Amino acid sequence: MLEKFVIKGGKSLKGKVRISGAKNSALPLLAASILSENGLTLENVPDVADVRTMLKALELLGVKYNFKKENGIIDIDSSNVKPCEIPYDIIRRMRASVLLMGPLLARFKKAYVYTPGGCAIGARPIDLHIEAFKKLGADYKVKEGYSILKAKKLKGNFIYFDKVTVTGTENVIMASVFAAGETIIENAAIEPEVVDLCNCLLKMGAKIEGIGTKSLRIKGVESLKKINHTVIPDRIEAGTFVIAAAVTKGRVEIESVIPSHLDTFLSKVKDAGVNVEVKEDSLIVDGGSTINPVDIETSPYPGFPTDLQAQFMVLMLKAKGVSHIKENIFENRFQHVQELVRLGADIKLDGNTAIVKGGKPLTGADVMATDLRASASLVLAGLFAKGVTRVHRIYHLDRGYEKFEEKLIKLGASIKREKD
Ligand SMILES: CC(=O)N[C@H]1[C@@H](OP(=O)(O)OP(=O)(O)OC[C@H]2O[C@@H](n3ccc(=O)[nH]c3=O)[C@H](O)[C@@H]2O)O[C@H](CO)[C@@H](O)[C@@H]1O
Ligand SMILES: C=C(OP(=O)(O)O)C(=O)O
Repeated sequence: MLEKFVIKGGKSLKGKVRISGAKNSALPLLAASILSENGLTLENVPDVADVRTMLKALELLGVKYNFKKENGIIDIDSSNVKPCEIPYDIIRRMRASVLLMGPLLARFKKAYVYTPGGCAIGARPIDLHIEAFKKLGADYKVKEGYSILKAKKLKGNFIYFDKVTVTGTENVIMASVFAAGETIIENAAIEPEVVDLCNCLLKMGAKIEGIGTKSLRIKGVESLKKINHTVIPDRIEAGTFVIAAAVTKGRVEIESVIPSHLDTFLSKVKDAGVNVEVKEDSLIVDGGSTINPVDIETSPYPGFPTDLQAQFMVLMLKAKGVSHIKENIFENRFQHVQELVRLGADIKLDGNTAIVKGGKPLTGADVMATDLRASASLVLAGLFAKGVTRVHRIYHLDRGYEKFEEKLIKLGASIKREKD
């Protein structure tokens, strides 16, 4: 059933909001649960559609689980896992299901995962994952749409990623935990979610050195054990609420965050003139001041995250002047632009740069969510647009934001979920 958000703009957000566990951490961690013969217990798992899709994929593989949604605890039993096909219907809902390739290859020396295509934000190839799996000893072919990986034995090797790839790094780390000898990954991604995965694997008994650096060394072990691990807070959800407070001239305390994960983003938000007080594990955003134009360009961590580009653009719509927003990770991650223009925004595209003339008043309209973060940006714009904004196709947003409208309503927003 399709649903939409109906937002009445103009309410200033006030109060406290608690950030959920990171979707982009929970997904690789759930995939990693099949590396241990007994499973894994995860805490602070967000109840979002992508997590439910990953659980469906795990169920197909024979995993049994108990998800206590009230406190985000998932207890996973992977003792009866069999390597079966991960079909198109799972992959089309969620690209991150490619993260099952690494663990399946590691534990069973074979993986059958439907080949992912591109998506709304870009082509999204997995050639770097495949090349690395081959270096570890896997054969690869595509048959009837499935990517089939098989190995007699996996052996550590030197892997250099030409481009920083987050899921590629995660997949190869997981593939190599049992590989004989040592695997070296150079130019590894250092996103906090990659670090979270490594920390969990370490507790499970994996041998990984260089965690948090671009150079990882993994020594193969015999097996991994079941442990408890708490998923890190979602830095992208936190950043989204920072912008929500700023654009509504509100005052919001954003709790349960790791502020250092947001350093680059927060420095740009502060350059824009937003008052942010950084505490040990919370942020207090006071959005009363005038917004200045600030240029950003996205890049791998610790650069400005592509997953906050669309939301930052909405902040720039409030700025007095022109800002340039350059997207370097995905070739098509500007689909929110035309929708924001419908609300009255003045944004022009020049290749992979959006030129945003801030300060134009926005007026509510019907707009369509095209991908996860684009959806969040449209909600943010609706919060201060004059009149009513209806954001259609919010299933995109439900992939990655837990109880988004409930959290906004608690802060005083006027937002309702309705049948479309
Ligand atoms: C580096 C980066 O910011 N990655 C983002 C990317 O991760 P995700 O893991 O989805 O994408 P990658 O990090 O793998 O992709 C980074 C870049 O490398 C290219 N590529 C990737 C793999 C491959 O085999 N071949 C190849 O050419 C991609 O097309 C892209 O231009 O999207 C996620 C969801 O929006 C974000 O959370 C991540 O922060
Ligand atoms: C686009 C995202 O997710 P995915 O890589 O699963 O498409 C995201 O988290 O912003």
